[in-house]
Amino acid sequence: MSLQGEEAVHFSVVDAKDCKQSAFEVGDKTYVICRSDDDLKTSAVKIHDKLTQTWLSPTILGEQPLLTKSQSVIPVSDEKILVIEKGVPLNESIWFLEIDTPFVKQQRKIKETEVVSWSKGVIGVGQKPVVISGPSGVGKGTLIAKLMKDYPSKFGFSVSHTTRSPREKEIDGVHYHFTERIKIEKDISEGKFLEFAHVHGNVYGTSIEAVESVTDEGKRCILDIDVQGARSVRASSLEAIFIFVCPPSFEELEKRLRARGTETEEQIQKRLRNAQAELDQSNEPGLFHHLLVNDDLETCYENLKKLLSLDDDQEDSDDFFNKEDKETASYSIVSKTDSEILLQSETNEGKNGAIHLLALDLSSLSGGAPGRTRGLKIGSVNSF
Ligand SMILES: Nc1nc2c(ncn2[C@@H]2O[C@H](COP(=O)(O)OP(=O)(O)O)[C@@H](O)[C@H]2O)c(=O)[nH]1
Ligand SMILES: Nc1ncnc2c1ncn2[C@@H]1O[C@H](COP(=O)(O)OP(=O)(O)O)[C@@H](O)[C@H]1O
Repeated sequence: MSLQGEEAVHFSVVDAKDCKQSAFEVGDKTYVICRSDDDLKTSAVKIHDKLTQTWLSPTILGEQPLLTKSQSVIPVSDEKILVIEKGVPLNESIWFLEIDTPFVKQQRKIKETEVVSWSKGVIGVGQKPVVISGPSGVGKGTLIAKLMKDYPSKFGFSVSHTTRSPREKEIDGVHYHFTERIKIEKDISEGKFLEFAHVHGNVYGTSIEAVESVTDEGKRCILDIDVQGARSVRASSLEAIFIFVCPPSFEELEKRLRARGTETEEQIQKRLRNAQAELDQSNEPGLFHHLLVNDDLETCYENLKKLLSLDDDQEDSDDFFNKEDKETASYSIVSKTDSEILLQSETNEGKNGAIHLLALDLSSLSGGAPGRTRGLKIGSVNSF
């Protein structure tokens, strides 16, 4: 079989005194992933700039791979490097080290230092998350609760973090992760949040983990966030459906807020002031895909269900991992074309001693740090 396209980069796994490392070059820089022998789980990334002949220790963002004894590495573009960890199930083994993606560029600006970020590769695309916004008291929580009750295996709720105090019936970790301002601000600065906003005097935010843990379970993620949050998600790498829920009238909104009985008069006044600003933004071009009026609850719920099933998202049809065993595997990168990487199994067990080749199709990647890189397609090439 002939190998097409670029040659695979020859990286080396060097047994240095106290670390193993893989080195690879992109442009004028050499990136070195270094692991300590004492603590395999800890990775460090060092960057050597050939022009200035200096070594940099970048800030490493994102969930880090469970580093194993060795890995196979190849740059897939100027923006990211594919890392295949060996000795773990294949679906745990695919990672991207982002070195110059839009997220990394943005974080580099914010932090005024060199930044790289890990992003886990996920087979298939999953279904787009659903962002639901609307003024306080319009009925977002009521609609979402109905959806979750009727379709518990289809939808999962993104549990936000907030600095506001829990209401009487709210459970920590279920309705919100109730947290301290200092803690959430630290996590935000470490890049752990997809978005955050100051709403009604408190900080609210969606952690990357809140969304990804739902998607990893194979469920469609529902986010209940304010308009500022929706705007941030719109600008992020997360592709979602954006729905704004409107009240039939301002008077009815006020009535519902008061009838709920969870806020003081001062808090109600603040929420009503913010409601007007949120309603004003709901028609902004390019922000929300759908507006739903919540007049009669059942009618609104039926319309919401219609919207979600009318959405032309495809179910994740890639059932490769249902066919393949999920046992530990060690794959090496053997070649790369513009959109495809060939992987060769180093462990022949279970495959009748044959060399097993897999094609990893990178042509429709989506997302990426600070979440997961989705859209990987994988299939057997042949065994010989
Ligand atoms: N940006 C953002 N807004 C959130 C988040 N979680 C909740 N919110 C919004 O914060 C606002 C206040 O929520 P909450 O205190 O539960 O009050 P409620 O809307 O009156 O039930 C609502 O508009 C929510 O949509 C989040 O993670 N990010
Ligand atoms: N269509 C509706 N008609 C009348 N009351 C409603 C309707 N939808 C929700 N409510 C009530 O309005 C109040 C606010 O709803 P909630 O779901 O808490 O709003 P949000 O999450 O948008 O702040 C609740 O007491 C809820 O039972």
